[in-house]
Amino acid sequence: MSVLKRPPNSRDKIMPRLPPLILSNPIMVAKNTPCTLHLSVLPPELACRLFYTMVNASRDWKRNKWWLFDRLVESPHRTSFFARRDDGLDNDETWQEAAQFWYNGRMTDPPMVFPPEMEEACEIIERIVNEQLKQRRRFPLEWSGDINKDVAWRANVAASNCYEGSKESVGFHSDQMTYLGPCPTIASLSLGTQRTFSLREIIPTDQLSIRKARTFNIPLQHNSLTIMHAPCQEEFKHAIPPQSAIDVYRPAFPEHPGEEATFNCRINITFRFYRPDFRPASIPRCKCGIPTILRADMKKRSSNRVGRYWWACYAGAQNEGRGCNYWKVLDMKAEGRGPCNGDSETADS
Ligand SMILES: O=C(O)CCC(=O)C(=O)O
Ligand SMILES: [Fe+2]
Repeated sequence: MSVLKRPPNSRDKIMPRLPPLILSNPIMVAKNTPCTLHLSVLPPELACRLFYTMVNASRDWKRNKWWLFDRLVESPHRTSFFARRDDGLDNDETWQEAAQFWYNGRMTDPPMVFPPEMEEACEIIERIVNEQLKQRRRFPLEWSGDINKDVAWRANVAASNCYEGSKESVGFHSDQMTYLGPCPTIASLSLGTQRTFSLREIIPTDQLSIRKARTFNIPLQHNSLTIMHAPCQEEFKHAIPPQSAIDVYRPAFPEHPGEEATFNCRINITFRFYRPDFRPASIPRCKCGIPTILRADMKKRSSNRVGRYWWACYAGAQNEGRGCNYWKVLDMKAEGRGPCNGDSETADS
């Protein structure tokens, strides 16, 4: 009697992961990922000055906390949120809600204003980002309207992270798009000790049998800028993994004359553009009565473009893991959002 074999299901066909690949220079990064890497972006003295400002401020930064099922978890690094007042969203309440949601909905102090060194750095970084955007393919749901018509992207908020020693980290995630909208551009500045930035593509379900996922590891030097271009948040997850060891960082410009200090921490500043058409007042609320979060469907992106983004209840992260399972597809037109790059196109995006 012949033994009937179980027909293979899609799980059986999942291809094994490829070994990780180190992307050691900007050319390799651009070739393999939707990111660009820019080395030595700030004048060296400004990079050191900004590093000191942020290291000193980071003593007051908090670890992010959220509920994961029935467990309260804490981020293995400290974080903070900054608003660039007078450029972007309208009032203090708006900023407060935006900051609160950076901390998974927990009440926070009002966001800090960009310190002068961050403002100086931000102006340089905005120029680099806009130069890049001019050379890149733009996506239909990217925001197209701006007060200043020559500028496609501006940073009106920044989130900063401090990783002390080799073990502090952030796990694989994609950034929430609640206030950034679809296809965001995020500019991430690295200061201090070198750490590895890992990127891993999420293979769409219908391609699992033909394509393998690979993790790309990008060493991030002091004073380098990684731009996560569209559609990085839709197609890749990123992380700063713990390491067994790190090299100490010795700034070229001492904070105090005659002092030769060394540091074992990395400061990261992610400059972000909170879109005017995704302002807090426009974010749908779930049955729990709190703002939902915008997520992308990373698994079904190639086959079915309808329902690619959805609003989801986020109460579970704050409310001892209890949410209402609210779920609603993002409908840019019905929700009155835009203008977007693809508004004149008739095809669904
Ligand atoms: O530290 C980094 O480079 C990444 C930080 C990050 O992913 C985030 O803040 O969302
Ligand atoms: Fe992130």
